[in-house]
Amino acid sequence: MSAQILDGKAFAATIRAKVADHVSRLMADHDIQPGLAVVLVGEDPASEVYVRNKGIATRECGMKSVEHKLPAETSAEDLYALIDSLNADPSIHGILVQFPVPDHLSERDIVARIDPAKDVDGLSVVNAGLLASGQQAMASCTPLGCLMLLRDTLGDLSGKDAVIIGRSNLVGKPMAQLLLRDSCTVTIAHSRTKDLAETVRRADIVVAAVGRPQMVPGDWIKPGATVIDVGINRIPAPEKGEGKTRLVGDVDFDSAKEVAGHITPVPGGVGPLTIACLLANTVTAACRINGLDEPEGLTA
Ligand SMILES: Nc1nc(=O)c2c([nH]1)NC[C@@H]1CN(c3ccc(C(=O)N[C@@H](CCC(=O)O)C(=O)O)cc3)C=[N+]21
Ligand SMILES: [Mg+2]
Repeated sequence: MSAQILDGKAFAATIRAKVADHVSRLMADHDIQPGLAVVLVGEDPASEVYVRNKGIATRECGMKSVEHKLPAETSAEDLYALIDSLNADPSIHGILVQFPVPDHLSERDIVARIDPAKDVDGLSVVNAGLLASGQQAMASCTPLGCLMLLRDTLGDLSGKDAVIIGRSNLVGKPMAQLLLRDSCTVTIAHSRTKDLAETVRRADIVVAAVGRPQMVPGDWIKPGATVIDVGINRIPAPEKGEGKTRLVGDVDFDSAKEVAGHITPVPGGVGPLTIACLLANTVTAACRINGLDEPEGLTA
């Protein structure tokens, strides 16, 4: 038996189509064009690719896209001044500062500077707290995309055993909160979990978000389980030629797909959903900031 491969690229396109639809209605009915600002500090080639792709996707949905590229030696004061001006700019509804930032800057302090209403990464303590207490929050893009895909694939998630591997603020913790909201029985496993293999074997839903290439082998997967691979790891691929690399997830795809019921590939799985949900969160922010109804189908 071989798993059904979940096509994140195709599902992301359906989310982006909904986003574009909401954007055109916001423009026609309220003269509001949602705007997303992405801030990049320093010159990391991988980050520059993401930022460019985000800009293209944002414009394709009819939204305003602004990119700020700052030199690596930018001071905290100068970065905060930019964030303050974006917070105050009525044409901007979402602000994302691309991580990682250079060592002399604090990611925690940067996130704290962003208006929680415009925190489309859902990283602020305000949004984390709202999510954890079951209130209307901005949920991190990757977990939101995973939740939408899980609902689309499995329907009602109620009562399912979900095991999340990884406890990051960006993915593991908000993923747990979202699945709990949908009445899953949630376990967050991590590097100190005593018997990770046995823990994962209980799961109807596995979300792997640790950032360690291919660490989850197929024999940890319960037959028929749904496997969501959040990892995006670049590893050497000498078979493609000297110095070449390829992308792999945190799951050993080849062995896991023989056991799982459904599985996301890398690339083409969770990555495209993350970008689509960033756009969804920006539309949601634009609606909330302007006191309008939530966009249907784009929130948790
Ligand atoms: N504040 C902040 N928020 C983020 O959400 C954030 C960030 N910083 N820093 C960097 C990481 C990385 N990230 C990705 C999103 C989409 C793909 C994606 O679409 N990947 C494609 C493959 C792209 C390729 O081929 O390289 C895929 O998985 O199919 C990858 C990586 C968001 N991040
Ligand atoms: Mg991702």
